[in-house]
Amino acid sequence: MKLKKKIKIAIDSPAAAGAGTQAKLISKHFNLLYLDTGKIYRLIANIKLTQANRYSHSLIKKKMLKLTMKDLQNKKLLSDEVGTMASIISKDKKIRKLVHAFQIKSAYHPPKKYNGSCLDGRDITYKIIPNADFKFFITANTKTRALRRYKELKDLNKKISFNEVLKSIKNRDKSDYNRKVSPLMRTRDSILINTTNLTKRSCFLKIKQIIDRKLKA
Ligand SMILES: Nc1ncnc2c1ncn2[C@@H]1O[C@H](COP(=O)(O)OP(=O)(O)OP(=O)(O)O)[C@@H](O)[C@H]1O
Ligand SMILES: Nc1ccn([C@H]2C[C@H](O)[C@@H](COP(=O)(O)O)O2)c(=O)n1
Repeated sequence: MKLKKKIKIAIDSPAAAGAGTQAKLISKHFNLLYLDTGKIYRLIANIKLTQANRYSHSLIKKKMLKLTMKDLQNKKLLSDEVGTMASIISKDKKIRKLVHAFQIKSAYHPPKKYNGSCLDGRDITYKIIPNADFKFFITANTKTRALRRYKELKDLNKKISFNEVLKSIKNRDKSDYNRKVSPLMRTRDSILINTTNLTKRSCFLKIKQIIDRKLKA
């Protein structure tokens, strides 16, 4: 499918709300480059956790200059420990500046074969792609998100209890919503999608319908 013009989709969401699932489905359907920006912060968090002595802004700067999409596919980045550390290091203004260029390049200059780009994260709708053609704020209630993340971690054979996951999700919400630098928020122009009582498929159809309508208008 080829679109008349290239499009940019921006999605913000709290942890485990299903944003990545929807971003992947939408990107596949409309042939968009997909970037899970949380994975960049997770990659940096993993460096902090595994190479604490070497961790510095200059090391991260070097890593960001060489960053590829493949680097973000590392399964180690999926753990709760890495997610929690990502939430901590992402409060650092300097770190946010270092990850900016890769996100801008993906959003505004995706490879020619794509019809555009779709990015998800915490500050995408107002900081990274303020002029996005479509903006969504995807959420779900805390317990539902914790249960989904718990099941996901169990499938990855991680040793963690539901209560630990719930606590971690609550802490991450607190940290992501309340930080001073680029906090998670729903912008006035973002369409709210609450996935709590919706299947993955029905969420996808809802978002697709919104995009189709505007593209046809
Ligand atoms: N509508 C849904 N119904 C049931 N399960 C869902 C739904 N959407 C997503 N999930 C599941 O919930 C888990 C979290 O989803 P996903 O990774 O898409 O969230 P996310 O918002 O991208 O999380 P994060 O930002 O923390 O990476 C996954 O295991 C996914 O399969
Ligand atoms: N645009 C973004 C994306 C992510 N973060 C931080 C805050 C999150 O808690 C953490 C992990 O993200 P996830 O993989 O759960 O989407 O990374 C951010 O500050 N800005």
